[in-house]
Amino acid sequence: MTKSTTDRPLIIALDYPNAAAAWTLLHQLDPRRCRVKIGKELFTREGPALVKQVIAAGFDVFLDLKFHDIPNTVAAAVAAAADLGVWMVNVHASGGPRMLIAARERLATVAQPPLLIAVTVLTSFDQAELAAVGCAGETAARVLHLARLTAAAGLDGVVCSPQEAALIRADSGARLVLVTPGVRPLTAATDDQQRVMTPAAARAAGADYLVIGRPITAAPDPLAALAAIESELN
Ligand SMILES: O=C(O)c1cc(=O)[nH]c(=O)n1[C@@H]1O[C@H](COP(=O)(O)O)[C@@H](O)[C@H]1O
Repeated sequence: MTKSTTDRPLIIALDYPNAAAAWTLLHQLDPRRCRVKIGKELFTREGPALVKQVIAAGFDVFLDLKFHDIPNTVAAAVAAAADLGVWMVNVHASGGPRMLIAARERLATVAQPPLLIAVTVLTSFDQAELAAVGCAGETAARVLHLARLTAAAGLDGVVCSPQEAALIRADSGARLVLVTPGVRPLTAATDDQQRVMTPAAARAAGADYLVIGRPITAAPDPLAALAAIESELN
């Protein structure tokens, strides 16, 4: 196993219903200590204006819209994300090689491309749900297959569960950036996540970035919850 030494490994998921709620937390965060993620709910409510404002406040923004469509559409969408100035953007690896390559090639034409990351198997999936959507075989094997597809298409990294981080690291070395949601301190509820690990275990398994939402955002004292996670990692 390779323990990653990425600086600022924490990405806080701003899964809030509106900008005001997100800013309540953002005003208390130090962009030198963490990065943030804007996903479907907040983006759909507040749009690109909020993304630009959060970047202007000094934060690296992971725009998590998990694009999955025909190659031309996804290539145009990641280019639009790049125009916003985001630090990271994601697509679904199951969109296939042509979609992945089209996205990567389009970003190669922009001045400051974000990291382009592909989601393997959502961390909310367990073996039974994967079978329900017609994917036979072990979850880890499918994650590894999609990680290899992503690497072959020349993307920067993958989103996976921390439970698969060591497997992908062993297979791809330092080639892929590993972004892991499904991170839960021992005392936190797992919510709808199925394939989880603690922050320290995720880092020890080789995760570069830990995406953490509700263990911080739904905590009675979000800053105390963040500080506890930081101290677990240091
Ligand atoms: O791409 C993602 O960020 C993502 C992929 C995945 O497989 N699982 C997953 O939970 N996520 C996102 O990571 C965040 C996890 O949030 P919490 O479960 O609250 O920590 C959510 O914003 C999800 O949309």
